[in-house]
Amino acid sequence: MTEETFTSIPVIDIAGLYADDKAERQKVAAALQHAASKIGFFYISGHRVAPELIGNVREAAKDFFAQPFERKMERYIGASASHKGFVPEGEEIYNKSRPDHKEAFDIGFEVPADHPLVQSGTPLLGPNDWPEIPGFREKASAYYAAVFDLGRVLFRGFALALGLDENAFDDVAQFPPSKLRMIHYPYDGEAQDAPGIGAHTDYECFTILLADKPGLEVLNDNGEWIDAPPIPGTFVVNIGDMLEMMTAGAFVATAHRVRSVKEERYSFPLFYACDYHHEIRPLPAFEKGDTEYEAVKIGDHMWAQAMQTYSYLIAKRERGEIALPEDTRRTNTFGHFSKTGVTP
Ligand SMILES: O=C(O)CCC(=O)C(=O)O
Ligand SMILES: [Fe+2]
Repeated sequence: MTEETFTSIPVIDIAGLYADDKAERQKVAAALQHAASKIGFFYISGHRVAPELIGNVREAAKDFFAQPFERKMERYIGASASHKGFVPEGEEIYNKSRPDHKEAFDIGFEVPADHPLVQSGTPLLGPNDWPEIPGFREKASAYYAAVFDLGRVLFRGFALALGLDENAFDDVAQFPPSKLRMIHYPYDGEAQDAPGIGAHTDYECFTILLADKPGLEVLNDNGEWIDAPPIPGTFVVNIGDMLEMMTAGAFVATAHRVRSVKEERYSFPLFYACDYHHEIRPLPAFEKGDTEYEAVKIGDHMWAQAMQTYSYLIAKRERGEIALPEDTRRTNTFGHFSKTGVTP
């Protein structure tokens, strides 16, 4: 007999999170709690990100990817000091035999070069090296700021959902290694077999995603892939490894992938993290007293996962220039993978 599992992804109206009345906020929190623990994925409507910002970020991405390859490579992530910039097709490897068919531009939370965290060489942190495209920086930064603010609102909702003080997470993300990725899946009439992006869980607390075409698929407990096409006016939110860790598995970092699509597709995930040195461990209410979820600094987890998936970082490890932090988890050890028997 198969367990009861989800076959569709719910839409949660989060307008109540902005209400003065705590009962309204609590109602949304209850819906978040249900979706985060049963599914790990949901759409949100009723957010306050202006449509204009969304139009602008789409424009900025189109402008960037329309450039010649050599131009894009001037911002190659492998040449950046803090793991940001252009990610060409084939750079990221989730599954050795099936490389992803996509290119990306990775933008970080802007941390000035003279900030102590950057000065001390914290991985993943630093200023962005913006492309010289008129308006790009302004459009991308405005979208980043608005969606990051939405992340702060959602994190308050999650705090309530976890039975904590609403403001429990307010101070944990001052200069986080949170990325906004602009991902471009090029038009490809041929490719039937290449994944757009291989199956994985996200490494951070949660992700806020905007996509313009279908293709995203979410793994349920029966090992079935459930479609999560875009719904106008909404974002897709999914639980990442670190919220699964905080709840010792009560919230699930659900695995997902992007199937190969003929259509050109753009997507913009913002990965909401805490500050690099913030230690994540099961919250007292969820502690089970076993070793399944061992405390980890969120930044170390993110950096270690990147080191196992980016070709340029794998090459640096092979050359002995960098090494995995101690007690690194292998990729894909969170989420439903183990339950379903599905391999990434
Ligand atoms: O493109 C998408 O819809 C999903 C992208 C994704 O899962 C990721 O970048 O982690
Ligand atoms: Fe993802």
